[in-house]
Amino acid sequence: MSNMVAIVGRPNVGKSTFFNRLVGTRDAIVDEFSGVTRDRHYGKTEWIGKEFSIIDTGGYVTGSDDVFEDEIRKQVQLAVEEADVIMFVVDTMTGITDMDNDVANLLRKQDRPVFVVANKADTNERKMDASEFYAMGLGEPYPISAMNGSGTGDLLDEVVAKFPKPQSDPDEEAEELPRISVVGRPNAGKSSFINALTGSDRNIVTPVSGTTRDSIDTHYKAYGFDFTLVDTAGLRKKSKVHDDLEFYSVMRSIRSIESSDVCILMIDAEEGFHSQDLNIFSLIAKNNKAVVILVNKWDLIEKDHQTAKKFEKLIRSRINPFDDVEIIFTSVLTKQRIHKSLDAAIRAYENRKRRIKTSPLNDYFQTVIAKQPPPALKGKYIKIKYVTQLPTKFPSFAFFANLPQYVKEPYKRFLENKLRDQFDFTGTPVRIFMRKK
Ligand SMILES: Nc1nc2c(ncn2[C@@H]2O[C@H](COP(=O)(O)OP(=O)(O)OP(=O)(O)O)[C@@H](O)[C@H]2O)c(=O)[nH]1
Ligand SMILES: Nc1nc2c(ncn2[C@@H]2O[C@H](COP(=O)(O)OP(=O)(O)OP(=O)(O)O)[C@@H](O)[C@H]2O)c(=O)[nH]1
Repeated sequence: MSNMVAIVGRPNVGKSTFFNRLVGTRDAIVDEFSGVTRDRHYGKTEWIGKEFSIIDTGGYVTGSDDVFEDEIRKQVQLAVEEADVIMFVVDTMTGITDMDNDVANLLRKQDRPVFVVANKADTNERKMDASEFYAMGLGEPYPISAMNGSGTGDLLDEVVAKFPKPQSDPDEEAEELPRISVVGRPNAGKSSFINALTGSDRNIVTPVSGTTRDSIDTHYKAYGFDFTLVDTAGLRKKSKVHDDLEFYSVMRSIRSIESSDVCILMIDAEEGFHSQDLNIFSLIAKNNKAVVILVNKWDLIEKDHQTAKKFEKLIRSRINPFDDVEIIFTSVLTKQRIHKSLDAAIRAYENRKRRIKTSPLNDYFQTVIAKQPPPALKGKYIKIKYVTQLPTKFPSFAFFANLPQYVKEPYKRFLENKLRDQFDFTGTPVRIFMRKK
């Protein structure tokens, strides 16, 4: 169950400063994970024990001034469709502008909770000025300073109170079926793939009303597998808003990714591997979800015996360092390798749940580390004493050492690779932590 908060507002009001304040500390921790790059517009944070995602819609607007307003309007609409709570940032230094009013008009026409965040209220005087924004008809403004952080705590208290209550279904949880989502850029073949899996109604076991707003999760038996398909309503329904925006796919994908255990990432073979495919892949990795890559529409590609190999190599070089992932060439049209795709997804799911006992883990790493110990730093020898798997939902391992802060990224990656050599973690992110002992 994920909660999503979208930050909207016209340019220069301080959205990205605010975003950074909200995710800053948490992201610093995330950055320490191997191979995870920081995303400027998407982050996770928590407040009084409630975790949520934050999307800064601002960064996605590009282009000349005349397309600006139109773009912002689109983004506000999408934010409204996808997010649980909207934070509408305005600027107490400038007061209400026409563009603020435009955004306010859009926000008044819908029923998602909206918080008016009156930013740059660094001084008492500007805090008073914030009340001006009451006139927009979206409730009491919250004066804050994204720069120094004042006012953000009170705001977040109210924001997290608006999250929908999780509707957990104990039976469903007890069954622990793999939760699969199908993600990818527009037109990659996601709906066709889902239809191929679920086309005939007799495959449906029970429709379970979703844990996330709008999502219908359905329990299927298909191709000999038993799984829950996470279908965020948006996946089927075409939005009124054009889907040429990167932001659109990102919002859609985040919802699906966060509510699943394993993601089937579909690539259009004719289009090649785009930067946007990589973005979606990174979102999956960042959320520590398992993944299988399908290169779809393979029927349309003119090929020889090298074509698939070359394609695969290219993808692996792009998704590096997390490249221990199955890549399958499919044609949904001719139903080629659909069974294999599901099979790989279930395997990735199992690998994500894999637990390695402490003793085989240490037996193995004793030898590995003795052969290639971490390089000494500033004349100090680093001694790794033991390793244990942490009780997280995805594989993470703590290595205990005398000087954990001296173990650098390349050595952590070496440990991860060794882990993957010995145990099967294909398709799942693995995190390595160094701890003091
Ligand atoms: N005084 C003051 N300035 C702020 C505050 N928050 C942001 N700013 C400044 O306002 C300017 C715009 O901030 P950004 O965070 O880039 O604004 P944005 O809304 O993300 O802008 P776009 O990316 O263009 O949409 C920067 O110069 C910030 O330093 C604040 O709380 N107080
Ligand atoms: N030749 C060929 N065409 C395919 C294949 N898979 C899907 N298509 C076609 O590609 C087009 C897009 O397929 P969709 O399933 O709608 O793609 P989608 O990813 O759900 O698209 P959005 O709803 O825009 O996100 C349709 O015309 C499909 O018939 C395939 O394996 N081979």
